[in-house]
Amino acid sequence: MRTRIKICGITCAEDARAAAQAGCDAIGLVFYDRSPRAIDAARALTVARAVPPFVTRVGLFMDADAEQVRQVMAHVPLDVLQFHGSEPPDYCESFGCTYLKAVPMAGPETPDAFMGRYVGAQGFLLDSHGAGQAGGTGQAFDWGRWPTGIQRSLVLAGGLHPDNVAEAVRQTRPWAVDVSSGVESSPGVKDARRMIRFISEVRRVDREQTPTDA
Ligand SMILES: O=C(O)c1ccccc1N[C@@H]1O[C@H](COP(=O)(O)O)[C@@H](O)[C@H]1O
Repeated sequence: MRTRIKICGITCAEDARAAAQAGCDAIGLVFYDRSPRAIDAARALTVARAVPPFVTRVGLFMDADAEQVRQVMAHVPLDVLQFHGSEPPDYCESFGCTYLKAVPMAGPETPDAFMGRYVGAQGFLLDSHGAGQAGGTGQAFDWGRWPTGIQRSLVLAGGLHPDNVAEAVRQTRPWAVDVSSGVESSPGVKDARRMIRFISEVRRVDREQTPTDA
């Protein structure tokens, strides 16, 4: 299987083009004021327009007012919404847009109980944060806690970088991986060489797992 790759926290058109050139499947735009990767709608529009066709644009929100989400959606062409806070299912579903829900792996609920509440989510992003805490911290969770036997698309996030992503994918076999700080030179600034190395590590594991013709 080809593991999908999202590079989150893109803050400028140049980094968006570099991420696409490196071969990512999706980029993330962070609409959360307290993040060092926060972006406003005007800048996000410039970034979104720099993304070539067939690369998905994900808008990340954390406990935002519904009105803020609607305003961003009206200005910026987003393909998917990602909710990283304590947003309830009816809120997530109210925008009529495909969405991912972040699962707090340091939260009180088991991942499968948590996911059971979001029937409308297209997928779940498992990150190392606690309930109500932000992501993008560079912290990994114990991949041994990865849920198995779940018929939903799961995205592995949290503390991934070019030197650990191969092992992470081998252990968990996620639908996709998501990285932010692990491919940066400083908070909010992506490093093209790290993005290339991250993606080539994922592809290396994909090839190991692809059966060859006899
Ligand atoms: O990236 C951020 O600044 C951020 C802020 C608030 C909520 C989520 C955020 N990012 C998400 O967290 C994961 C993990 O980040 P990292 O790779 O450990 O730095 C990232 O993939 C984003 O989806």
